[in-house]
Amino acid sequence: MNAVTANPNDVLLKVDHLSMKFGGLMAINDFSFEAKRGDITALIGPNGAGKTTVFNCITGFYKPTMGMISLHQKTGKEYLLERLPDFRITREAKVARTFQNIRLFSGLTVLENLLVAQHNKLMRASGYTILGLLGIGPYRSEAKNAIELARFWLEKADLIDRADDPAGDLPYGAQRRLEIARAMCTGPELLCLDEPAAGLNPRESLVLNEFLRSIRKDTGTSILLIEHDMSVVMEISDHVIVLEYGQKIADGTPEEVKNDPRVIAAYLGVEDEEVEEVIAEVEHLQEGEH
Ligand SMILES: Nc1ncnc2c1ncn2[C@@H]1O[C@H](COP(=O)(O)OP(=O)(O)OP(=O)(O)O)[C@@H](O)[C@H]1O
Repeated sequence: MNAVTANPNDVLLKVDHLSMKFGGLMAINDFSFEAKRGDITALIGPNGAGKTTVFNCITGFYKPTMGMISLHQKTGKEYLLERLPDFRITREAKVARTFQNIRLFSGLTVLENLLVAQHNKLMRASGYTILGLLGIGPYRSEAKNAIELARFWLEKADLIDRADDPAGDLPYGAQRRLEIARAMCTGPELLCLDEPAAGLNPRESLVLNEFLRSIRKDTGTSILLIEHDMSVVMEISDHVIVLEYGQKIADGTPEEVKNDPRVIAAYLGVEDEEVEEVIAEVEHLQEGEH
């Protein structure tokens, strides 16, 4: 197993000996990994391996049974996420997420969905008063900034032409990009995406890949994603971690992980003693392709 050890200054997220128990089920068992600042890190593994549970611990939906999750912001501030309520993880630690099932306001327009994401910022600018909302004080300029930011992300997500359409009318792939754009409007340091390519056709997957690459390149935002679509994982990730039955079985570059016998065995669901056989078969098939 190739552990990725980064310079401590480059580490954005550190998950240390994380365990999560549901009754008698150990869904996550002593799991540790690091995600580097500016990287796209993928968390993969067979169904039920514990990926979403890890996400839920990072984003505060679950409180882990054991372990530490620390987030180190660019400013040098450090947050222990397992101790924070979810709203503070979003607001202060600056972790944004999307879900396996799309959660947009489908009756609101595409633009409105991005403005709702900036609601907290706008309310603070209003001073929580009617006069503030009517444009006395910083609210007006903040509202203008919010629209500009929304337009910026609509352009990047290739949705600007649909700005005034109800979000529910968008094709599925476009709804996925809108969710990501909405998360980006909160200015996250870490963007957590739970199966962003689920249900996308190959063309939509390519557009998604481009969008995620441009987020990393243009904003430096770090991305942690759970994904089953290997064409997305292998194409865009800098670092891949593989979970099986709540435990880490591989950690490395996409290339390293792809050729790791334990990963091949986990995905094919074979017993340990059959792993060598599987690898020989995979190698044979690869030779045949060349
Ligand atoms: N709230 C919960 N209560 C009880 N068991 C749970 C809960 N959440 C998850 N589990 C169990 O924990 C294990 C890991 O589930 P999890 O959803 O994290 O896996 P996953 O890797 O995300 O799976 P998939 O790829 O199918 O989404 C499963 O056995 C699941 O049934």
